[in-house]
Formats: sequence, structure tokens, C-alpha cells
Amino acid sequence: MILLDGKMVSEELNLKLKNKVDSFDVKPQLDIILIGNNPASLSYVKGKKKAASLVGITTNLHHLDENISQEEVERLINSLNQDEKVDGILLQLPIPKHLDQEYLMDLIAYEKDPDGFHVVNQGKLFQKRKTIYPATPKGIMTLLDYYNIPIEGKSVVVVGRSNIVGMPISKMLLDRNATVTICHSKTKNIKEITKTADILVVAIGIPKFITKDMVKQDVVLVDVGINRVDEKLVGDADFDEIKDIASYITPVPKGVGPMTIHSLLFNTVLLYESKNTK
Ligand SMILES: NC(=O)C1=CN([C@@H]2O[C@H](COP(=O)(O)OP(=O)(O)OC[C@H]3O[C@@H](n4cnc5c(N)ncnc54)[C@H](OP(=O)(O)O)[C@@H]3O)[C@@H](O)[C@H]2O)C=CC1
Ligand SMILES: Nc1nc(=O)c2c([nH]1)NC[C@@H]1CN(c3ccc(C(=O)N[C@@H](CCC(=O)O)C(=O)O)cc3)C=[N+]21
Repeated sequence: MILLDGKMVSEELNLKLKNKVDSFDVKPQLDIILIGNNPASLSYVKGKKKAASLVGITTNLHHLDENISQEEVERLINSLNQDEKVDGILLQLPIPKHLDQEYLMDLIAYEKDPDGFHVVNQGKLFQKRKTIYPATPKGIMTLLDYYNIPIEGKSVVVVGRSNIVGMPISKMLLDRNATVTICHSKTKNIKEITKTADILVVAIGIPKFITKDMVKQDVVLVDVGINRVDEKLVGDADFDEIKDIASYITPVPKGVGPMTIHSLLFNTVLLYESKNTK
């Protein structure tokens, strides 16, 4: 088994990014909007700020009250959209239920969307046009490519069909000529399907859902899940059970998570560069 070491790869690629950013006179700027005090979100935002500062990207955190009104968030996004200094705007998800998440995500200028969540950027992805790729799927592709894992012609199974992970990673793997099957909560005989996978990507948010009887020998397993169980992080797959069957496997933590952060920073630099070449 070979570990798909997202921590190591992201550190190497962040350093490469830093060398590029070091050559810029004006640094790229990422503005993060965090609403409320969800402990997981606080911890992710901390991770993003830390990595950004290592790379030389300026971050501005807008930490808003849990009860903030829709209008006030709109006002903030509008002003960041207009601010020339701002290269990327990240609305940390999830946001409180009284706010219209879809509306707010679409309000962020798509030229300032390092997450690649904007409906225009997602639309471009699904029409195979040049776009800002969503950070987690892009991080997964970067990790697979780093280890030279072949994708063309492979049977890929993606478990999960969210807008931010399942759907875009399925499309990106399809565009690399994999044969992609997507499973979700209504899929029947999921085990028979996951067993066919050369590459299995799991993004559902259920701890240790994928067990060793659900994978074939030498599977490449990409575990996107981040679940907190008894103060510890566990993935959507049972790592200890599967590690001896898999050819390659991502750990949780230190797998896909740090690659997502790298992609966010990479995308922020892309947005900065396209602003400066306009
Ligand atoms: N490492 C990273 O960088 C990131 C990690 N994550 C983690 O990845 C996981 C998934 O996140 P996200 O995509 O946002 O999740 P969502 O909750 O948006 O989507 C979950 C998906 O899983 C499917 N699902 C739920 N239960 C089952 C089941 N029993 N069998 C098969 N499919 C099921 C759902 O199906 P249906 O559509 O039918 O409801 C849905 O498509 C979470 O643990 C999250 O924390 C997320 C983003 C980044
Ligand atoms: N607008 C927006 N963009 C996101 O990209 C976004 C989001 N909202 N909301 C939540 C999810 C989740 N997500 C993670 C990113 C990194 C780690 C990560 O680096 N995790 C470390 C562990 C961190 C820890 O110890 O808590 C690891 O896996 O090694 C995890 C999860 C980004 N998301």
C-alpha cells in the first residue's frame, strides 16, 4: 500500500506557490467570511489562514455574528466584489439556516470565487470550458496526478453527489476519460458497485461507511470524509481495515483536507493573475 500523503504533497506545492507569490510586488488577497462560531468552521478557517500566510497570500477574516441579517451579508459581499484589492472571497460553509446560501454564493463575483462554487464556474465545468475548478475535486486530481495514478479507461465509483464534491469530481474524472458511476443515498446494492471500482472516491460524511468487503484488491481509495468521532477525525472509509487491500489510500486527516487548502490558495493566485493580465 502506498499512502496518498496529502500533507506532504500540499506542503511541497504550497512552497512552489510561495516562490511564485514572492515575485509579486502586490500580494494576492483572500477575504474569508465566517458566520457564527461552528467549531469545525473555526478550525478550518484557522488552517486556511495559516497556509495562506505561509504562501504569502494576505487574508482578511470577516467574522460575523450568528444572527446577522441577509442584507448585511449582501452588503459585505457587494463591497468586497467592488474592492480592487480583493482577489478571492470565500464564504465558509455551512452558514446559518436563516440566510439564503444559494443567493449569497451567486452574489460573489465569479471572477473572485476561489472555491469554484459559483453557478457560472460550475456551469463552465459541466460544459468542459476553462474555469476555476472547485477546490476539493481539484485537490484530489492534483494528488492522483502527483502519484502518477492512471485515470483514462479506469472504472471509477464516486459515492456522494454534492455540488461541492461528488458532482464536480465525477465530471473531472469523466473528462479524464474514466468510466464513472455515481452512488448516493438511494443507490441499491452499493457494495456490488463499489467492488467494481479501480478508483473509489467517497464523500458522504458517514464515519467508516466503506468497509473492506466493499472494495476490490488493489483499489485506489480517496476518502474525502471528515467526521469528528470522540474528538478524533475519521474518514468515510475504515482505513485500518482497507489499507492492506488498497494499492493507494488517502489517510484522514492529512489526505484530501490539506490538498483542498492548497487548491484554494492556488485558485486565489490564478484569480490574482487573471486580474492583472486583464
Ligand atoms: N476533505 C475536504 O477537503 C472536504 C471534506 N468534506 C467532507 O466530505 C463529506 C461529504 O461532504 P459533502 O459532499 O459536502 O456532503 P453532503 O452532505 O452535501 O452530501 C452527502 C452525499 O452523500 C450521500 N449519502 C448520504 N448517505 C449515504 C449513504 N448511506 N449511502 C450513499 N450515499 C450517501 C448523499 O446522497 P443524497 O444526494 O441522496 O442525499 C449526498 O449526495 C463530509 O464528511 C465533509 O465533511 C467536504 C468538503 C471538503
Ligand atoms: N466555502 C467553503 N470552502 C471550503 O473549501 C469548505 C467549506 N466552505 N466548508 C467546509 C469544507 C470542509 N473543508 C475542509 C478543508 C480542509 C480540511 C483539512 O485540512 N483538514 C485537516 C485536519 C484539520 C483538523 O485537524 O481539524 C486534514 O484533513 O488533515 C478539512 C476540511 C473545506 N470546506
